[in-house]
Parts: sequence; C-alpha cells; structure tokens
Amino acid sequence: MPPFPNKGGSRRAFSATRAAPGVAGLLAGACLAAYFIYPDESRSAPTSQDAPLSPTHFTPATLLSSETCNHDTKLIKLNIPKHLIPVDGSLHGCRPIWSIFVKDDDIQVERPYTPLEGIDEEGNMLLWVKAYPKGEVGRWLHSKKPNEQIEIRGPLQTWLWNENEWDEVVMISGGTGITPFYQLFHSVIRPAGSTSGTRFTLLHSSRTPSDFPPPLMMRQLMDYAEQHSDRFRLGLFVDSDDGSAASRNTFREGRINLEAVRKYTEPDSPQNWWNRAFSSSKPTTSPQRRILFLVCGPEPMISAIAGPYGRNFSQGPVGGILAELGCTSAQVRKL
Ligand SMILES: Cc1cc2nc3c(=O)[nH]c(=O)nc-3n(C[C@H](O)[C@H](O)[C@H](O)COP(=O)(O)OP(=O)(O)OC[C@H]3O[C@@H](n4cnc5c(N)ncnc54)[C@H](O)[C@@H]3O)c2cc1C
Repeated sequence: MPPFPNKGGSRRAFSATRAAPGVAGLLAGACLAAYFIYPDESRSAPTSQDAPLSPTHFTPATLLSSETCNHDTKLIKLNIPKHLIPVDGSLHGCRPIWSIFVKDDDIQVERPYTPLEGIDEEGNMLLWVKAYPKGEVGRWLHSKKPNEQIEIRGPLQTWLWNENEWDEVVMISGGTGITPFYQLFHSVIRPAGSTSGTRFTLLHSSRTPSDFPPPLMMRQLMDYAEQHSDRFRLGLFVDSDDGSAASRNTFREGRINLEAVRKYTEPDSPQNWWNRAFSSSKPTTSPQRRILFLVCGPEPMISAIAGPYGRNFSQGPVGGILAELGCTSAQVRKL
C-alpha cells in the first residue's frame, strides 16, 4: 500500500505527465505511452451505474460540497445513491479502517482517500483532501465543483479493526495521515455505549496550528479525549507555532520524538501498561498487555517513528523510535 507522499517526491511515475517540458516531456510521454500500452486491472475497471460500490468497478459519485479548510486542504463530501451502498453486513462491508480509490478522469490515475466518517445511510462520504503543489489527484479533486461526478471504487481495507485483539492501540499520524485514525475514532472509539476494553492514544503532528485538521474533526477528538481520558488520549504537536490557535495549551511545539511517545504512553503508576509490556521486570501475576502502534503520514515521518517501508511497500523491519522502545514487528503497522 503506498504511503502518504512527502513534500519532495512521489513513488508514482506518472505524476510528471502534466508538468515536464523538453526532455522530461519526452520521458513523460514514454511513461504515458507505457501507461496506456500495459494493461492495469484497477485502472481499466469498468464503470457501473447500478451495481453496489465495489473494488472491482468504478461507481459514479456526486460531489455535494467542497469546503476550503486551509491553504492546501479541503473537506469534500461525496454521495452515491442509496441503492449503490454495499450491503453485505451492517453499513456495509465497510469495516474500519477502509478507503476508496478516486479516479482522476483527465489522466486516468487513481489515489486512495479515507472517508472520515465511513459511509452513512444516505450514501454520503466526507474526505479531508490535501492538494500537493505538483500532485495530480489532490489538485484535481480540489478543482471539482458541487454536482460534478467523480468515479470511485472500494471499499479497500487499509487495516482491519478486530474487537478484543489489542489492549492498547497507539496511533501516530502526520498531516492528512490522521484520516484513517479519525475513521477508527468515529466508527469504533467514540460510538456511545461501546464496550471495547481497548485503550487508544492518538499522537498527531501538523506543520503549524493552521494545518491542523478542520474544526469538525478537532472538536470531536478534543472533547472526547477530555471526557474519556481513561479510554482515549490525544497529543497534538506542531513543527512551529504560527500563532493561529486560540489556545496554546492544546498542543506542543516540536516533533513526535522518543520522549514524547514515552510521555504520552507512560501513566504515573509504576505498574503502568508500558512497564508491563516492555520492562524486563514484568509483574508475574499480570499477563503481558497486547499493544499495537499504527503509524500513518509522510514517508520521512514514518521512517523516523517506525523505520522505512520495505521493498514494494512491504512493512519492512521496525526502526526509528519504536525500535528504540523495543517494539516487535507484530506490534507495529505502517499504514
Ligand atoms: C490508504 C490511504 C488512504 C489515504 N487517505 C487520504 C486522505 O484521506 N486524504 C488525503 O489527502 N490523502 C490520503 N492519502 C494519500 C493520497 O492517496 C495521495 O497519495 C495524495 O493525495 C497525493 O496524491 P496526488 O495525486 O495529489 O499527488 P502525487 O501526484 O502522487 O504527488 C505527490 C507528491 O509528489 C510530488 N511529485 C509529483 N510528481 C513528482 C515528480 N515527477 N517528481 C518529484 N515529485 C513529484 C508532488 O509535488 C507531491 O508533493 C491516502 C493514502 C493511502 C495509501
């Protein structure tokens, strides 16, 4: 699964096709030719007007609204007709965490995006989308207006939440990498009366407070963390403070580093879960806690926190901060 891109580069060869003049243009032309000559199962998926949303074909969705959040992100609401909502199970074959592919019709390229609140009974999906200066699909999506049609396919499983599999889940995100975690928050963590015994921590980092997720997301996360601190902890970080936030008490300036991960995952008690999990002097009466770290964001951040991806977007060995903390590969998932 390709990661969220970093500012400097993309692993998608066809990203250059719009911009490059001269020699680079020839190269881009060759890429484009190859793109059309070599078959690709996903891109050539048919479009269906009447079969339920599925990974095997594209479904036309209508863009209902597009709201600017800050200089490079928008909240985009898509809708598919009710009869096209997948129906296997309860809402509906879409188990968190899942995403959809959005196809840029102009150049026939698709990218995955994460419906923040899943899909509702009316077929609505809300996306928080970042447009990169030379990125393809993000900029294309930002240019779309209400009532325009957009082709999507899915659901695609980003990672599968299973109740009672983990005692602790620690989510670490950067930028729009928070979207899969917000979906988990919305669908699993927050629902009233949830009986889940899992405790969650979300550590999120943005460049500045103006780059934080839109208020719709921030309010829910902050309120819930305040009201249910035993079940959900939230740590917000910025690279630098641009002075845009109403309160400075809600975030820390600086990267999510070893000290920060320790601080946010280390309660006061000496018999805390962290010690139970990683200390060599584990209390013999207490079974080892099952802890998972999920990491999602730009590649440099993934590398610093959990080590780089392996070849062909495999998970690769655990590195970075989580390796320093002694995590095993079973305890770390790079989304
Ligand atoms: C499971 C999953 C869920 C995701 N969910 C979301 C989400 O909810 N919201 C969201 O915003 N994103 C999400 N993403 C990321 C998203 O899929 C795209 O990767 C992202 O939007 C960038 O795509 P793009 O086509 O706009 O940019 P791309 O064209 O892929 O470019 C990305 C970056 O590479 C640079 N670049 C492009 N071409 C070149 C080149 N030739 N040389 C050097 N650099 C270049 C661009 O300037 C840009 O910085 C998700 C990714 C995954 C894997």
